[in-house]
Amino acid sequence: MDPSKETIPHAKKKILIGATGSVASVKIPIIVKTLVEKVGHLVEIKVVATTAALHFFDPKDVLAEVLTDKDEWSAWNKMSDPVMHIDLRNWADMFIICPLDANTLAKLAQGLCDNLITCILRAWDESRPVIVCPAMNTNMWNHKFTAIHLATLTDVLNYRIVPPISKLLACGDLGVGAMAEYHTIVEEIIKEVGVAH
Ligand SMILES: CC(C)(CO)[C@@H](O)C(=O)NCCC(=O)N/C=C\S
Repeated sequence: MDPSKETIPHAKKKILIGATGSVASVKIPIIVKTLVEKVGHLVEIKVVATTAALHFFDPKDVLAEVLTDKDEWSAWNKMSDPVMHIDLRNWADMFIICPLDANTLAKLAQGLCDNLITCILRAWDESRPVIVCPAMNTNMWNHKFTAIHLATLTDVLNYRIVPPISKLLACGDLGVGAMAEYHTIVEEIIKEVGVAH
C-alpha cells in the first residue's frame, strides 16, 4: 500500500460549549442534538454550565457530557487531583458560550474568574477560537456597559460575537436580546472547526 495514499483519519475536533444564566440556555439540548446529527462523527462535544444555567435545562436531556461548578470542586481534593478548568482549557479546540448572559459578559470583560466557565477562559490559549452568543433582556442589551464589555471581548480578547436578534423575550418584551437561532449557532460551530457536512 502506497503510504502517501493512506487516509489518516483526522483527529476529532473538540468542541466546548458553555451555558450561562440566560433563559436562552433552554436551547442547549437542541444545539447539541443538531450538532451531533450533522457532524457527530467528526467532533467530540463537552458542555460546561454555570449553576444558574442549570435552572434552564436538565443535563439528562443533553447528548454530551455536562460539567458544572460542582464537578470542578468535587474533582479536586488533594494536590495530585486534576484541575478541571485547566484540563478543559487544554482539551478544547474551540469554545462557544451560547448563551452569554450579561453577568458572564461583565466578568469576562474584567477578567473575573469565579466559576468553571470564567476560569477556563481566564486560562485560555489565545490561538484557539472563542465565540460568544449574548442573550439578555433588551433593557440589559441597551445598557451602556454592554457595548463597552463587548468591545473588550472583541478588541482585547479577540472573541467573535454572534449577535442577539429581535424576538419575543422570556418576559414578554419584544426586542433585541434573544440569542441567535440555534441552527445559526450550529452552523457557526461547524464553520469554525472546519468540518465538512
Ligand atoms: C428564550 C428564547 C430562546 C425563546 O425564543 C429567547 O426569548 C431568548 O433567547 N431570550 C433571551 C433573552 C431573554 O428572554 N431574557 C430574559 C428576560 S426578558
